[in-house]
Amino acid sequence: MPVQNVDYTSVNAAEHFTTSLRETGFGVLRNHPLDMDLVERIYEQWAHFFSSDDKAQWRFDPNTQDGYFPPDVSETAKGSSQKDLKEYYHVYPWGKVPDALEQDIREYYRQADALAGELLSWIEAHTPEAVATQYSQSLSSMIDGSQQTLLRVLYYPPIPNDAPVDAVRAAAHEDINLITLLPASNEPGLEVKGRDGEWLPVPSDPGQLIINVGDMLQEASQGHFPSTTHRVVNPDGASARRARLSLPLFLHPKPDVVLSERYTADSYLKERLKELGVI
Ligand SMILES: O=C(O)CCC(=O)C(=O)O
Ligand SMILES: [Fe+2]
Repeated sequence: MPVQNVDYTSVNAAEHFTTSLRETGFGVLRNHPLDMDLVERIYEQWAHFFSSDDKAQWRFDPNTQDGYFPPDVSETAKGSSQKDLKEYYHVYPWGKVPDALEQDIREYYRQADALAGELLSWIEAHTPEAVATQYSQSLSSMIDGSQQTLLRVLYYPPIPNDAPVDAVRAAAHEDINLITLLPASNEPGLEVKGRDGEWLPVPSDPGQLIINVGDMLQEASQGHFPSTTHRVVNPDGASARRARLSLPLFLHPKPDVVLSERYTADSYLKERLKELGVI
């Protein structure tokens, strides 16, 4: 089954959306309530931020992980030998944000976090009973009031001339968190790995919202919902000279939330961040 494009307002939306997550790890929503003019404005504002020298003053704090991550410290995906061709800014509810950018980014955070709570209730309602009884608490309550949910403003610069041949915008990886909400980017490039191992572009017209399953939901659902490998490929031709922005919201449970017999949200996150080399 390909990634399903679901009308958020349709009567069967919750069921179709959850089936898509179960079968592909991804789902796409149209007619959702997020303000996409706000997202456009955020892309414009942050393109300026990433193009200015001020960004160096907002460098991330290694203990708290909020702030600006320059290209030379950005992630190396698990199993990859090259750093991704990206830089980014981590926004947390309690974290630092430049004054001029604060209002819009916090408003987007609020909207997307609220929608995520609803989508987690959809997922829970369509989880088979045998799996759902294993959830330690309702999925939406896992993130309710969480201070760990991370909004990442990603900036992929035009492909540098001296980029290593095997470096890509985002090497193949899985997300660590419960689910990720990702509004359509200003440029294509996102691909998802299908069950047969082939790479498929994620269909994403302007205004649509992409949702994917992360490792924590896979863990909590004992594999019922697959955390699917995805990547962002380098463009050819004229688009290689354009920057790409994206705005994933990574939904993280409160630290004490029990994911499974093996892990709490906190122990799981620490293990993964160590693998990524960022703590
Ligand atoms: O930029 C994108 O479209 C996806 C980014 C992503 O997968 C990530 O940051 O985990
Ligand atoms: Fe990702």
